[in-house]
Amino acid sequence: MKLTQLLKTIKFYHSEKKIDDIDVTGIEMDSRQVDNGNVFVCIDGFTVDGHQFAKMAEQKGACAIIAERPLSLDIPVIIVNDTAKALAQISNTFYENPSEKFQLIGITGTNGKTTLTYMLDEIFQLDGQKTGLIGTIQMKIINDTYSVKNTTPDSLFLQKSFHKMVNKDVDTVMMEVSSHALDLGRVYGTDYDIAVFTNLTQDHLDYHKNMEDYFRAKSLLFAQMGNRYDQPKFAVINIDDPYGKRLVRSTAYEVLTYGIENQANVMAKNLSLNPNGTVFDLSTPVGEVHIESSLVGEFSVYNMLAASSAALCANVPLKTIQSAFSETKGVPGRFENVNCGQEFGVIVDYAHTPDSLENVLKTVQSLAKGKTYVVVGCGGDRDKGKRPKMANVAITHSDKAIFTSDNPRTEDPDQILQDMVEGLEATNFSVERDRKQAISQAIQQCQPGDVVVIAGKGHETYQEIGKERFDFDDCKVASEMIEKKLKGRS
Ligand SMILES: CC(=O)N[C@H]1[C@@H](OP(=O)(O)OP(=O)(O)OC[C@H]2O[C@@H](n3ccc(=O)[nH]c3=O)[C@H](O)[C@@H]2O)O[C@H](CO)[C@@H](O)[C@@H]1O[C@H](C)C(=O)N[C@@H](C)C(=O)N[C@H](CCC(=O)O)C(=O)O
Ligand SMILES: Nc1ncnc2c1ncn2[C@@H]1O[C@H](COP(=O)(O)OP(=O)(O)OP(=O)(O)O)[C@@H](O)[C@H]1O
Ligand SMILES: N[C@H](CCC[C@H](N)C(=O)O)C(=O)O
Ligand SMILES: [Mg+2]
Repeated sequence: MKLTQLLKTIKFYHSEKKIDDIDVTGIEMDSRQVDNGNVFVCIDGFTVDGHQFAKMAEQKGACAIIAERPLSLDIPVIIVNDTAKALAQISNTFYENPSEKFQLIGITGTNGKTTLTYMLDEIFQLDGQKTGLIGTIQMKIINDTYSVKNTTPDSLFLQKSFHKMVNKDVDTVMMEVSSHALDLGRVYGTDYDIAVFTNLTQDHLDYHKNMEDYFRAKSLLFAQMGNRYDQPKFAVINIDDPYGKRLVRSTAYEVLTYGIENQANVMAKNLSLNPNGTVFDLSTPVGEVHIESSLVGEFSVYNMLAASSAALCANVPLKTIQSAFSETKGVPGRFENVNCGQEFGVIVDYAHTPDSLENVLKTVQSLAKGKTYVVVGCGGDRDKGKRPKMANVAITHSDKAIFTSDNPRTEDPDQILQDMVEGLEATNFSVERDRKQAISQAIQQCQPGDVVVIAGKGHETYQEIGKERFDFDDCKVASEMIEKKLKGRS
């Protein structure tokens, strides 16, 4: 592709050197990956400023540089206002606007995004479609899986992956859209057919200055769903959430609301929440079906309502949705039961916000015959405001909490624990910095009928201490401790 063609969607740019007739072989944002004929885009990051690597990119054969300021190089330097936005624009152009070639569902909100992508994947597969999925746990193209660094990748990786999906004839893609991604322009120019809002509660206030700013970032998805208008675009919104109510009034697209408490287009009626699952009548604008699912808790009903709404916007028959919910396999690390034949329950769950922890613990308390224990910590280098709140939720909604380390990252684990317990009034907790020990202590205390929730890390298979990642898998550690306890008894 010619460089001038690549720049066709950017109106205001400037280059001192002539750029006609330059052929582009690819785009790079990491100088270490540059190949002959690539355009290198300088991104001023949180750790380093990509402009300082322009020279390296030139030495590695870059044909041009896109930058926010003049650089003294032999190859053309194209100056734009915002290189992150330019990266998204040229990636879209280079990969021929791939998101316009399949049905794309974007999911945003504090909790439930990963769960919803998995639910939708099951629904669309049952509908006979070829699917793609992008999110926290992995990227998937039909049956091939790929590991990911971010929940929502940078625009270059995203458009390249979409292009791969087009080449594999994928019909529908579900992706999580994080607030960071929206704020940093990672999804700029992407064409969504359906956007889903799950809920908004406290998280990521280390990055966003306050809840209003966090909401502003989330709401960007409902303001910029893309350019292709030959099909209607839908905003699927949880109307029981106060921020959802506001979003309904600020999106330009056709709205489909869902809820349990407030009148909505898609609702759960005659709801019954049981220890073995959930039963309700799914009421929709195209009819009603009876749902029986093994998923537990009211939050799971919200997720099923959101998934049903999105699937209905995509014309999936109600019968298919009903079957998908009755056969669901669940999501790794989301309310995952660890069962080694013991007489007490052990649940591994990714709850790492006050709201998700409260939902999970309330659900467990309503189902457990005996006591509820929780093992939980808070991540380092993340929103510190969550710490006392999560600790308070833990002691309020359990019989006993054991506070331990999550991923301390570059913070002092003892200081994180101190931040959690400071100001707690109740005393039904203990502190054990070593996560393995904490899990062991909780399991040792269990009597038949009790339930332990191991919260915060879900599917993660590592623990990040300092800048290093050590193998750690809550499910495996829990199984090991249960086996030990069972052996000790026999
Ligand atoms: C704070 C943040 O979002 N950081 C993201 C950002 O990294 P950064 O700004 O630190 O990048 P940097 O290291 O300063 O590099 C700047 C530029 O220099 C380039 N560079 C760097 C070194 C070099 O030798 N040569 C070179 O060209 C880099 O390629 C880059 O283009 O850009 C990277 C590439 O896109 C991201 O992977 C990285 O996410 C990090 C890993 C991260 O932890 N992000 C979190 C906060 C995040 O985004 N989370 C959300 C939500 C999660 C959820 O709730 O589910 C997510 O979507 O993942
Ligand atoms: N609809 C919901 N409302 C509140 N809590 C939920 C909901 N769905 C799931 N949860 C809780 O939130 C946790 C995280 O769920 P999930 O991974 O689906 O969310 P996410 O939005 O993808 O999170 P992240 O931003 O970390 O990627 C679950 O383990 C569960 O405890
Ligand atoms: N996507 C979230 C995941 C948090 C998971 C939790 N285990 C932690 O490390 O805090 C984040 O990066 O903030
Ligand atoms: Mg997720």
